Amino acid sequence: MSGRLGIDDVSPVISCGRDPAKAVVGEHIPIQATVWREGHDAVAATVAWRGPGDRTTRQTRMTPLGGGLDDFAAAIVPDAEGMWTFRVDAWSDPWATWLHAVEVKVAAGQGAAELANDLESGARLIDRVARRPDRRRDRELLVISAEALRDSDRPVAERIAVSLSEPVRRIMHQHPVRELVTKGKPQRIWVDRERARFSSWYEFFPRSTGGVDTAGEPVHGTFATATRALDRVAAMGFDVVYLPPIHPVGRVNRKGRNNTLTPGPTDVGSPWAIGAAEGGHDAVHPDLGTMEDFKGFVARASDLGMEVALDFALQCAPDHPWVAAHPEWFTVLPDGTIAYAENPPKKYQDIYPLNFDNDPEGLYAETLRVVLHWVEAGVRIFRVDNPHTKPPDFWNWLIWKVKETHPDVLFLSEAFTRPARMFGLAKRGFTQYYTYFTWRTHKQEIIEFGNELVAHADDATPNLFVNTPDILHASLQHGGPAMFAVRAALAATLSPSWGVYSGYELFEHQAVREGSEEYLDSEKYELRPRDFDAALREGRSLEPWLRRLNEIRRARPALSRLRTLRFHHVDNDALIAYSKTDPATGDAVVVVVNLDPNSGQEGTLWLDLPLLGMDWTDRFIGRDEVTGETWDWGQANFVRLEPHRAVAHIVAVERR
Ligand SMILES: O=P(O)(O)O[C@H]1O[C@H](CO)[C@@H](O[C@H]2O[C@H](CO)[C@@H](O)[C@H](O)[C@H]2O)[C@H](O)[C@H]1O
Repeated sequence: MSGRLGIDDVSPVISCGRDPAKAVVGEHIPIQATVWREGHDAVAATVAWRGPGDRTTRQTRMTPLGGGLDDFAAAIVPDAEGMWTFRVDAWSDPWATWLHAVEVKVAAGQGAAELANDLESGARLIDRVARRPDRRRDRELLVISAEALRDSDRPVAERIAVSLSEPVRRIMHQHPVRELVTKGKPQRIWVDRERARFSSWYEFFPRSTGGVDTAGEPVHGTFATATRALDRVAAMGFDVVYLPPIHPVGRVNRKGRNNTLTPGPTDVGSPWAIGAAEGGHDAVHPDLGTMEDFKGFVARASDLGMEVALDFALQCAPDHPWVAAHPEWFTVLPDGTIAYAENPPKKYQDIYPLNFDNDPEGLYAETLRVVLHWVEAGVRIFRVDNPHTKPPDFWNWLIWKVKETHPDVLFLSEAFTRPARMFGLAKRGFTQYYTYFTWRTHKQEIIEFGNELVAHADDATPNLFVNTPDILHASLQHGGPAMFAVRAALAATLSPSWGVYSGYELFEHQAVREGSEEYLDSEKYELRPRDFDAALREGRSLEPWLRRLNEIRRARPALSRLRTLRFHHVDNDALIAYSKTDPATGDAVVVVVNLDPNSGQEGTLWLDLPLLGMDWTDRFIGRDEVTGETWDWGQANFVRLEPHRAVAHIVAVERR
């Protein structure tokens, strides 16, 4: 059965309802549907929705979007974490049908005789509402209205006047007579805590925080030295500290500096080569300290208002304990060896990939145990390495299994891969996903990229990292310090979640070789102590800009939103402009970024004012959160950005 009335194209619905859509507490989630019926009678629609603890269903009437179409929309705002359900119900709206008929017939000059049935029908509809026990307050007015419709001694205009009045229309709209109610299919929305959407990540290697010895040689850092590094990170306004794997590093096939296969005796190896005699995924590297030290690190981060995100890299160094204990978890080649992992053209000779098909039960149980082990240690966020090299149904199982008992655990997918996999993993359960941001540098590319993020807002939250230990984009290698500021401004304002890998604030830009995105002397293979304080003192640091960006993000609720990102026209391709609004607070922000790090650029910014909740002719005060300047702005505005002064305007819209 397809239902008495038509309900089509409901959104958000992910993969035909197989996976829940995603949102966060307090987010305005747009619900849309096409609702229709035969003939000329009016239809209406309601969203029936309920949260995990609700005993009753909430009802939100949908608004027709007009334009001669049959599309309806409403926003629902979940107020608790967990699985929510919603349904679009369609119904025939006899009151709207009646209003339209009467207005049209009266306008056409029809008199009391022709309108007799209409007037009585209207009175009966009003009676039905007036009789409801919960309408006692409105009863007197409704009775007067119905009596007038039936009063054949009065002219038609007088008989319908009360019924067409604003108060009666309002009552009849808010407490409608619903006929032919057709219930839609229930759909699911998983609602996370707010950090799932709004987060500022800082990635650093704890082992690089040990400083140098008297001979200037790097000293292996510990959780104690890493804990001391947290104040600086917190001062920059980050709220998630992401650590690459902290487990014992394999010795077999260990990699040397600059990704060489000939390590020296003191080389520390890649932390993603997990596992050695000291333990595997549930152990901490002895040089970093103990589990208690790690918990102390997590506690200090929490005191500073930050959460720790741990890397979850499902792969093993050849000397990982799993390799001997569970050979069935690996793919053995005909010659008896195990093939190392690859992400072509990258070769990971120091790790074995896992095979999820030989003993799914055993491997699934062990991976779940490992995740819960870290959850017990206070970790609530996991950055998952290379998830696209593991089966999607595994992630779907693991993520929702963890959320059964720990709904606040969040997962970031590091799937720099084809869109089907990137978004497919997001749909299967990942909270956040890494994006193509680093490779989108030109205006049109960024616009298309931004629109794509919005289109996938129901799948998961994009996390725009400006760099990673694997990705030093050419624009940063050659763009100079201003380019670092530009890219940070874009990442911090385009998406509600963004990330920075340590060293960015020092403008580290040397690639291992021309044409490569790998850092020279990459921290993936060696200790990289950095003197952030000296750089700050000497004015060689981007820290003040990163701090300011995070401050502005916190001050402007619009920047915590994703769905409302919209681009505006600037008549200069070096300037890009976009806005965001927050439906909850009414906050609106306009961002203009100069993509050219080398020269001042100017142009006319044409604002689509209705997108900002204004009329085309309205004017407003624009207060630049970057410079503190204020301007009288309207639809067309002159903008000029000098990179040495400011690479971006982040303009708070203050309505007059
Ligand atoms: O393959 P991706 O580009 O998604 O990169 C991620 O996974 C890699 C494998 O875990 C990881 O690579 C690093 O660790 C490997 C194992 O020790 C090592 O062989 C690689 O040389 C090293 O880059 C990468 O860092 C991670 O982001």
